[in-house]
Amino acid sequence: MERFVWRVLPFLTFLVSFIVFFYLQDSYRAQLHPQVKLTENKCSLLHHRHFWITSKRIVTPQGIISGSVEIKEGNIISVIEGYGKQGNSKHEEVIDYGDAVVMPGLIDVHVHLDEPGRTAWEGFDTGTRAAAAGGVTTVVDMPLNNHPTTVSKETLKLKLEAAENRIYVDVGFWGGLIPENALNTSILEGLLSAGVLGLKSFMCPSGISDFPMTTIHHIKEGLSVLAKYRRPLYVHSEIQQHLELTDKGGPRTYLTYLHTRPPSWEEAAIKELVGVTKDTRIGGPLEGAHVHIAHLSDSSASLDLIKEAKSRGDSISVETCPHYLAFSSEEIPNGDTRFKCSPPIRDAYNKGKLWKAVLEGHIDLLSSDHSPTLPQLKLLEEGDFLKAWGGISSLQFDLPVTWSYGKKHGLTLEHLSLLWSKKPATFAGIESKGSIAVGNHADIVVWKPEVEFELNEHYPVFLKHPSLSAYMGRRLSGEVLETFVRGNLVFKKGKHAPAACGVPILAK
Ligand SMILES: NC(=O)N[C@H]1NC(=O)NC1=O
Ligand SMILES: [Zn+2]
Ligand SMILES: [Zn+2]
Repeated sequence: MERFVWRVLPFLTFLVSFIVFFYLQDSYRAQLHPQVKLTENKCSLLHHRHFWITSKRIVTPQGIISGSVEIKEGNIISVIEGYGKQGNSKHEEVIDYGDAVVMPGLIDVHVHLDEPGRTAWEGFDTGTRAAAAGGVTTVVDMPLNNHPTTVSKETLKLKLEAAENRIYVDVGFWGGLIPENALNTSILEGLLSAGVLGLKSFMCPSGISDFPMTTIHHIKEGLSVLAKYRRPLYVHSEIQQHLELTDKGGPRTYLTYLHTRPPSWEEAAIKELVGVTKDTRIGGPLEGAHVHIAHLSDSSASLDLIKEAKSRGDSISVETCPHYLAFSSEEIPNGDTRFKCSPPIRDAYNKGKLWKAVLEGHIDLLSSDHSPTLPQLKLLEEGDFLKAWGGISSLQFDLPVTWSYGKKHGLTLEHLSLLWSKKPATFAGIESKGSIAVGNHADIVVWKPEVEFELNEHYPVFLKHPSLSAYMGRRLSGEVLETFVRGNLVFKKGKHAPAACGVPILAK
């Protein structure tokens, strides 16, 4: 026994001094460089809080540069030209991305996260994991499909409670404008004071019973309150028109569905809206209010009305979604309800005109209108376009889809960062995000536009219900490598950070 003790003693002494040496060294380094946190940071897959990113393609407001971005405690503190060059720092981590593109993270202002109440459709955890995996660093949540809908300060509180410790990216919230609160200023003011970034309303039935549609009368009331808060109104712009019913081949043919929602529905709604937006001009009675047209599909008369209103100085903007830019009605197979959405996807001619408007800047920004449901409500087996849930499931693929279909039309990296980051940030009033500039949050996507991939069972898909997505089975280009939210590396190579450290964005 004694002999055994004498044998292991030198080994134990060595082990203890080894541990003590590294412990002391770590605390010494932590004292010298307090920014180097040596404890594990569960919010990030990278432990450093002060580091540099270097790449040959960084998309900045001044153009694409070869250079380095310095990030400290979640913010961008310097941007310098010269690949591989850093300031005079020696101790910070440098991450070299070579010729991968470093771009501002995407801001998707139109996402239905459906929690609380319909978490089986989509939720904060699943939705924001998909966002992070797609380079989307901020989403703004819609006030409907969750139950109860977000139409008062009390229901916003339910959203905030449900989101706590469950969001991987930052999340803002739209409140709902419905007839009940439009005619009750104190409810509306309560909701706006509680921090929603603006209001959303429908000019046709929303498909959700506790989110009734608003008329132009309710919208005017809502705008007069919004003018005071200087926040926007987001409108689902379709008004039901009388239909000549003609048989286009039964409910499994896409044409049948397309004919139930013609462009005249969008045109009718936008005509009423531009009748009101004239009052939003500088000096007008609604100055400070703003109208934003959700998911424009009609690139003819409806778009012309918006262009005219803009040229007169009205405070109005418009978005379209990747599905209107990627698909055309001619190619939608019979019974494939994954493509059902409202307004509907129109023909190839319409799609070409939408692309032109995007590239010429007449369409201000892009958003996903990510709106999944339960697979059984999509009626994939039955293939009935008239009865199936309308909504596209796409959040993780905003970037590769826009890029894959857009580059054939001349879309550039600068366009992408304007349409998906800068313009959405300005529209939603999120000043600290949307571009790689000193003082901004370090919300960044690193991706490889040239890498092609097959969206099949081998791809790390984080959508809650991949079977609902019309993008599955497609070949896309643009692989997202890494995503940073306020300096936290929240996604890397198919893996998320251990903890969900996104924060709610509330207007003040
Ligand atoms: N309620 C809801 O999510 N509706 C959305 N789905 C869709 O296809 N268009 C919408 O506005
Ligand atoms: Zn809508
Ligand atoms: Zn929507």
